[in-house]
Amino acid sequence: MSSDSFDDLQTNNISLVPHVVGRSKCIAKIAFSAGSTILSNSSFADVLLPSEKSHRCDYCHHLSGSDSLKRCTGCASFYYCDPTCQSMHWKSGHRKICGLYNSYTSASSFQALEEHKKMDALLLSSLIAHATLVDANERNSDENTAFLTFQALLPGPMAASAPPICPKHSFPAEVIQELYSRFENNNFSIHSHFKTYAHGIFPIASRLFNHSCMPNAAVKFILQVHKPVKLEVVALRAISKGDEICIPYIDPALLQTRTTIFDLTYGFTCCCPSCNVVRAMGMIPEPPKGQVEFQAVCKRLREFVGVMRLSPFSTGDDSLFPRDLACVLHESFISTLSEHFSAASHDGQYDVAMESSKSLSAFYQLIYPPNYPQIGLHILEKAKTCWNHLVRSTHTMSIVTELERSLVTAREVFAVIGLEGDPDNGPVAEISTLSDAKKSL
Ligand SMILES: C[S@@+](CC[C@H](N)C(=O)[O-])C[C@H]1O[C@@H](n2cnc3c(N)ncnc32)[C@H](O)[C@@H]1O
Repeated sequence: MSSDSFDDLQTNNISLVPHVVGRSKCIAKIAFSAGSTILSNSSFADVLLPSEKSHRCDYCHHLSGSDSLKRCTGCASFYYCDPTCQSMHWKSGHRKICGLYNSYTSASSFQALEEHKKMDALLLSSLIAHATLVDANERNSDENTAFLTFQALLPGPMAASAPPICPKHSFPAEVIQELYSRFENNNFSIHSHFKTYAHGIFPIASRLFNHSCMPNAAVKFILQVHKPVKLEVVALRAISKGDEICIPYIDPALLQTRTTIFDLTYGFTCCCPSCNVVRAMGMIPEPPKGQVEFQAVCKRLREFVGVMRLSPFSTGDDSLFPRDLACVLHESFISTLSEHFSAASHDGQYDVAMESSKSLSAFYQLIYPPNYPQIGLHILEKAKTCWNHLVRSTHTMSIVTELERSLVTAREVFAVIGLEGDPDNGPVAEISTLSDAKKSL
């Protein structure tokens, strides 16, 4: 029942070629400049996190007050901007779910599931509801390609059994199980302003892009009223013709646990330059517990990153990474540093927060590729700390300069990845607000 044609996935700009262990990889057929959109792919099926339900339209994900969204008159459990979104959702599968949804979600078989498994169950239900429309010959050819591509994806290494699903369907149980076996290692967290609000299935993107912890591309999501959410793959830096295009499957900052996640959830061993360096470090020592010693490590990290020309995590050359900094790769280092930063910002100790912030920036510069969104998000936090420092505490030219520099750098990062998700209150809007406020200093 599945088909896997490379030809369907070829475009003028990218192609699939065999990969030694990961079946295939996506190669650039042309040069891409930083910020170029490499692929744009509409969602095949998606489901909002429970916390977002009734705040977003279930079809286009537009964020709205529950007062302004209209409830489905059938199940009263789905919310829409207006009749257009309701009708589109109905046609894309809700009609297969609507009448059964409330008894399905209140059944003990559903209620007994863990939260993440409930999300899987709802997403699998949405996938099957959409897919059953093929029988009625109602799916267009793009959707047909997307569904066939999903069936031809590599299964994950774990054989968890499929949860109960909502719609009535004619798929044999083994097909449902096969579809579910693609969930863990192929589905996407959908985010707005880089914060997850839904899960979704984007088969073509799944089929094309392998993972790297030092990726040259990243995923963002575009929301448009009356349309399903769109996934875009954006070049984070210039990509040459012939280069493999990779995205991050998980946050590369999970320096220690990521190997286990790749192994258990995705079934591969990552051989990216960043993993080569981490592996070469062997057993990662814990960072020192004492304040003075911890601060000394932070200072040493800032000095190293300040003079490094290219991160060893980009080149994979572990000989360039000082062994006495190995403890910064311990996951407790970044969590401790983030806690220091948040606590100091919260307590109004802005000079202390600024120091932690500079160390965090150095860490991100080391482990993330240039223009990675988390770098921009942190630099924006740093700019906010500078602002608070200026208006509530000390007003010095050096802080004004740091604020200006942070705003310029954050703007540069988001100029590459571009806007994502909800139109309001995102990082780019916050940068503009701070830039305007700065003029009043
Ligand atoms: C989303 S799919 C990517 C497309 C996949 N290459 C294919 O041919 O269908 C994820 C699967 O691809 C393989 N994969 C992804 N990144 C890899 C990497 N860096 N090294 C080896 N295998 C990888 C793993 O089998 C993983 O479970």
